[in-house]
Parts: sequence; C-alpha cells; structure tokens
Amino acid sequence: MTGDHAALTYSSYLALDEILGAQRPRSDEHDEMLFIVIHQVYELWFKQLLHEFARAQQVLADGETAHALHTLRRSLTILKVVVAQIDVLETMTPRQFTSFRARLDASSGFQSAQFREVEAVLGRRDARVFGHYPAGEQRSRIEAAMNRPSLFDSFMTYLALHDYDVPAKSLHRDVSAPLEPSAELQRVLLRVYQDDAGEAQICERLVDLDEGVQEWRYRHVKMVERVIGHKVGTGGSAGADYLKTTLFTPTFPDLWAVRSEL
Ligand code: HEM
Ligand SMILES: N[C@@H](CC(=O)c1ccccc1NC=O)C(=O)O
Repeated sequence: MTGDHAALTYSSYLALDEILGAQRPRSDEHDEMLFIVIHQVYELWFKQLLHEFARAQQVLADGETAHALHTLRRSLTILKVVVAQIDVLETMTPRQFTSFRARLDASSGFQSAQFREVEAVLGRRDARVFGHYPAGEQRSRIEAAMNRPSLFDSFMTYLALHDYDVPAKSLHRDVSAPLEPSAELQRVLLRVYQDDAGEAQICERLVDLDEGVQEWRYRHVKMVERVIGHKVGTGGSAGADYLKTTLFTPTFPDLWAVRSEL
C-alpha cells in the first residue's frame, strides 16, 4: 500500500454503501422493497444499454461489421434480461401493490429519463415526452439524444461506407426529425438482404432490437392490466388503455416494410 489510501475492496470498488443504501421504502409494506429494487435494476441496465448503444453507433459509423454485431448482440441480451424481470414483478398481487400504491403519489414510469433517452437513441423523435420533464439535466439529455444521429442514422452511414447507394434523403436527413419510411431506402435494404453478408446480419440484429422493445411494451401493459386493471395511472394517463396505444409503433419501419418482399 502506498500513502494513506485505504486498500480497494469489493465494496469500495462497487460503491456498495451508495447502492445498497439507496432503497428507501415509503411504507412498511413488504412488497415495496421489490418494487424499488426492480426499478433500480432497470435503471442500471438502461445506463448500460445507453453505454452499449454509444459504442454501437461509433463502430457502425466506422463501418466495422464484427464489432457492431458483437455490441448489438450484447445489447439484445440485456434487453432480454430486462424483459424477463417482469416475471419477478408479476409475483406481486394487485392487493399487494394497492397496499402501497398511494405512497407513490404522482410519480410514474413517465418520468424515466433514461427510458426516454433509450427511445431517442434508437430513433424516436416525439416532443410529447417533454411534458413530464421540466427544464433541467434530465430534459437536456433527452433533447441532446433527439438532436444527434440515432442508431438508425449510424446504420445509414455504415451502409454508405459499404458502398450501398443510400438515398441522400436518408443519409443526410435532419436527424432531429422523426424517421419516415422511405420506398427508396427499402430498395437498398432489399439489395442488402440479397447480398446476404454481414450487412444483412446487422439488419437482423436491428430488427431483434425493435422487436425486443415492442416485447417489453407488451409485457409491461399486460403486467399493468393484471396489477391495476383499468385504473388511471399515477402519472395521469388512462393507464393500460394509454399504454396499448404505444404497442405497435416500430422503431425502424423500413426494416419491417421490406419483409413482405424477401
Ligand atoms: C406494478 C408494476 C407497474 C405498473 C402498475 C406500472 C404502471 C404504469 C402505468 C399506468 C403507466 C402509464 C403512465 C401513468 O399514467 O402512470 C406506466 C408507464 C411507464 N412505465 Fe410502468 N408500471 C409498472 C412497472 C414498471 C417497470 C418495472 C418499469 C421499468 C422501468 C416501468 C416503466 C414505465 C415506463 C418507461 C412508462 C412510460 C411508457 C410510455 O409512455 O411509453 N413500469 N406504467
Ligand atoms: N404508474 C404506476 C405506478 C408505477 O408503476 C411507478 C411509480 C413510480 C415509479 C415507477 C413506476 N413504474 C412504472 O410506471 C401506477 O399507476 O400505478
């Protein structure tokens, strides 16, 4: 040991004092601990997903197929884990949730800034989400993500580097605008699939990602229905009925559209 630095330990390296001291139930109800821990684990995985997506965007913009596939594969594995976590929360019955629900006040998943950042990095551009974020650091991070190229934009750069004739409208678009389906781009994607090389595998991993997010939404809405039925949400929405309206919006519409032609 040098100087007066304490030796690194398991708990100091992992900052366990901080993370294990951060569960603060507001009621004495047994199940509130599970509710808090599940959400904290989600937020940690969201943080890791954002870290992986940033890497995926870098390597795609460098045209590196193998590294991109590796990073996308890891992201998908994380996504599967967070979808599976819903099984644990579903062991909580409606009465158990109701026992502490009032203590949540008006807080809700609407306020998960990292979830909104994940959506923005993937390509969602929707100012409605800002209704739940007053000016501040969280809002700025979501705005920044909506104003830089999305994962799909990085994929456009990747395809261009691999000599595909990506339409200028897709390659040099205003990245702060929503991704619009494009017939011209779909023709390029068909070629990618016909070549059946690494580029097509990237397409498949992006479809996996899109499907995985849709799967999360479906599992979340079913969990909501079984736990609170059709009650209105703490965040002020219609609850399950609102969540159902978000189910069928794909992140990468062109990758779905081409499938009828393959
Ligand atoms: C008992 C468990 C849960 C219930 C009953 C529940 C309920 C709801 C409801 C009713 C909404 C609509 C907003 C509102 O009006 O409050 C919502 C939104 C949301 N919840 Fe949950 N939730 C649960 C667990 C989770 C978990 C574990 C996560 C993981 C982070 C999560 C993330 C979200 C997100 C991100 C939204 C916004 C979705 C969107 O606008 O597309 N929720 N939830
Ligand atoms: N919106 C839920 C409450 C809820 O689930 C929640 C509350 C605070 C923090 C995270 C939550 N999870 C997802 O919405 C409800 O209406 O019961």
